Amino acid sequence: MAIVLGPNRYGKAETRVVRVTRDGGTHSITDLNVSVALSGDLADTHLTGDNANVLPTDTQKNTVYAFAKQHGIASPEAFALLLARHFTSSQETITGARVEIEEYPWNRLGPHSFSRDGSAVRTAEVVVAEPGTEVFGGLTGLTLLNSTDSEFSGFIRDPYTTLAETSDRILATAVDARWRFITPEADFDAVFGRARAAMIEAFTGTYSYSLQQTLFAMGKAVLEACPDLAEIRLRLPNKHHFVVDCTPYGLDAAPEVFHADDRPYGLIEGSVVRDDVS
Ligand SMILES: O=c1[nH]c(=O)c2[nH]c(=O)[nH]c2[nH]1
Repeated sequence: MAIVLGPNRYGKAETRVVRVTRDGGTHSITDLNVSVALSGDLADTHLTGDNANVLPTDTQKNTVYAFAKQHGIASPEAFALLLARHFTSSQETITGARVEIEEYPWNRLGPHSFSRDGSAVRTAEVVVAEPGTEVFGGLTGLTLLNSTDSEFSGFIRDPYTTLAETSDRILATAVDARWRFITPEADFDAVFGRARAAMIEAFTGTYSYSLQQTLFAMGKAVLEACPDLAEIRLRLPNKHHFVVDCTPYGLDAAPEVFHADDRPYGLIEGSVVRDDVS
């Protein structure tokens, strides 16, 4: 029996970079959290401590800042592509790169003033590896709620089932979505806008008999709106809202007050794919 080194990668995680672009007195900002992970001919550093093949994580962080300055940030996907291609093409020992980016949204208050937007965080991931380059876009934390048009009934009842069937409930979730581009060439910003709008429209427009049904409707709407996408993966926490019984206080039973429960929560996950794309 031999003990050997398995798959490995290394990089600088969570470099926070804020890029200011000045157009006269009007400024724009892009606020990113960039994580780089590189792989390649890295056995020596693990087995003997010989670092001749290692591009320091400190250099990776500096490259993020330098590229933000030199090239600007067209979109999180484009910036991730730029970095991943740079690391794999400039260093012989580095053959794979994964760059993950979160973009935090800001709202404009004035020519050079902004307020942090609490809504969804945009995400991007680029993987450059032997078989080719893959680009993923997405978002996380898009919190949506329908106060009606949601039912849940007809489910399995076993000896442990206590859940009552309901023909009218609150349906709420915080969307975590990740979509895969068919090729690395696309209008990433346009796809982001269309995908986000399609998810919101499908969530609000679907009369829902389960969050699973809503998940499929949302994924299908995104693929219909975005021909550049091969696949979308969705993670939808079911943010339960339980009716508070106010009758002990001498009040009527109409369901108007809810307890927004924190945990546990149902977690509905699924992907929706185009069946003619690999
Ligand atoms: O939309 C739902 N799907 C479920 O699978 C489920 N399970 C549950 O308890 N409530 C719900 N709601």
